[in-house]
Amino acid sequence: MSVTVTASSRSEIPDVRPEALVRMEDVGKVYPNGTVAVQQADLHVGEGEFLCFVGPSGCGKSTIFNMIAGLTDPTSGRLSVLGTSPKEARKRSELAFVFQEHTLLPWANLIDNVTMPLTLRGVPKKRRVEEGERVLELVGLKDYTKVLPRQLSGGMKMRVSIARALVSRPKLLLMDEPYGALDEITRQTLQDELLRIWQQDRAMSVLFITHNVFEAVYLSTRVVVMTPRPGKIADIVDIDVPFPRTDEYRSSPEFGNYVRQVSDVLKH
Ligand SMILES: Nc1ncnc2c1ncn2[C@@H]1O[C@H](COP(=O)(O)OP(=O)(O)OP(=O)(O)O)[C@@H](O)[C@H]1O
Repeated sequence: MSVTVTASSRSEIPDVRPEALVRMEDVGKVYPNGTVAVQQADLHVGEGEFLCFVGPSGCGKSTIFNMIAGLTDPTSGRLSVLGTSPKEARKRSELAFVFQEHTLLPWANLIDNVTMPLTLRGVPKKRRVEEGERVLELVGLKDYTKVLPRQLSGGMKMRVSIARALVSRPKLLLMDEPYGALDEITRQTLQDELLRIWQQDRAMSVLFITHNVFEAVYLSTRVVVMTPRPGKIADIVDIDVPFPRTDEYRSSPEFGNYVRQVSDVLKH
């Protein structure tokens, strides 16, 4: 694969359409050790979308997220995020990340944990407390402001991580297998909570990695299906089902058809 891309062409895209939050054109990533992690990825993400990424282990899902988050550079192609380079978008705090590991500060109570991004930006305390209470209420933890992370269950810790990501009011939320370690009931509850928050005004687009096809079909407006390494986008499946989604949808023939459609792409 040709990877002759200059540093400047990597991050600067003059003809960005304002409505495209992520614009990825022919993007590739070869790590310094020669591993070809991503090849020829084309993807446009619009406002208010919910995209799930599925694919076998090692197919480059996290690499795509890390490139969008400006944590690693593409080695070919063009990528813009929120109309600018990924690194610049990250600096503007319009992009937030949630990982499977909660990475909460063990010595800080919940309000201090969720407002840490604001503290680092020098936001005054009164405003921080207001914003912290807002996001803890959003995730159903408004009575837990003074509690320490060790007093919480796994599902509650994940809620706190989501609250911390929301505190900056991001336009783009990247979630890398956030619910992978949770039991099925907690997982479904958190799926519904996330959809409820996202649906409130759909001012934020969510990109969500999962190994679970059922989860992808339940949450998404579109499912991005990736092939094994070198990772390519094999297909993007539109999930043409209105929100809010319910348990009825989970047990409907329509849901089963979408699961089959995504699974078929994964198998080929
Ligand atoms: N920093 C790195 N240096 C070299 N190779 C890497 C690096 N990071 C990832 N890789 C390799 O790139 C490929 C894609 O990895 P990536 O983590 O993006 O896949 P993934 O689809 O997210 O996998 P998983 O579902 O297991 O998390 C893998 O072969 C991985 O070993």
